[in-house]
Amino acid sequence: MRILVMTAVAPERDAIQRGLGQDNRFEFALAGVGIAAAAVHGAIEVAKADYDLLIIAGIAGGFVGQAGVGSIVVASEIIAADLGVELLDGFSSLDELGFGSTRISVEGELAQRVTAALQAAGLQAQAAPVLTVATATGTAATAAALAQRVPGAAAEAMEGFGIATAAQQRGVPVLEIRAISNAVGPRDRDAWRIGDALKALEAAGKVLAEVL
Ligand SMILES: O=C(O)c1cccc(C(=O)CC[C@H]2O[C@@H](n3cnc4c(=O)[nH]cnc43)[C@H](O)[C@@H]2O)c1
Repeated sequence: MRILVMTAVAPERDAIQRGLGQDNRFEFALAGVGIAAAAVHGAIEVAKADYDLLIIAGIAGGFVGQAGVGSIVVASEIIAADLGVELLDGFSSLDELGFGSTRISVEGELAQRVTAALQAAGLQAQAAPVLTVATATGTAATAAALAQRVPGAAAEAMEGFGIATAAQQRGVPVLEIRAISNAVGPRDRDAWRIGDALKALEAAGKVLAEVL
C-alpha cells in the first residue's frame, strides 16, 4: 500500500511523521498554506505515483462546543464552506448556484475505523465535517454563520478541499485528520496551542500506522 501524507507546513509533517515512524508505506509532501497552493501541490503530488490513499493532516481551528483544543477531528466530509456568493441576506454555495460541488466525500468506513481506533487509544477523537476556508475565521459572527451553514461542523482549516479536489480527479481516496490548536472565533493568536495540537497529531500518527 502506498499512502501520501500532505500537510500545509513542515512542523505538521514532522509531527505526523514522528507518529507514523519508520514505515515505508508512507510518503510525505507539503501543500503550502491555503486552498490554491494546496490544490496545485496536491495535483503535482498525486500525478507522481499511483497512491492508494491520500491523508491530509495538520492543525485546525475547532468549533466551540464541538471540538476542543488538543482533540482530533477525522473528516466525515470535506466542505469548502466559503465557496459561493454572499447575498444581502445570507450565502449561496457553488452547489446552489449550479456550478459544481463544495463537498468531497472521504473513505467513510475508513474514517470511522480510524476514529474508533483513536478513541480506543485514549485520544479525544470524533468524525465530523471539516471545513476548508479561504479566510481563517476571526470573529464570533463568522464562526456562527459557518456553524449554521454546515450543522455539525467540528473544525476549519485551509487546505483540505484543495488537496482533496486534486485527489478526486485522480481517483485517489482521501482522509483528513486535524488536531485542534485553537477555537474558531475571535482571533487571538496568543491563545493558539500549536504544541499541544502537534503532540496530538503525533499521537494520531502512531494509531494510524497500526490501523491502516
Ligand atoms: O508557528 C508554528 O510553529 C506553526 C506550526 C505548525 C503550524 C502552523 C500554522 O500556522 C499552520 C497554519 C494552518 O493551520 C490551519 N489552521 C489552524 N487553525 C486554523 C483556524 O482557526 N482557521 C483556519 N485554519 C486554521 C490551517 O490549515 C493553516 O494552514 C504554525
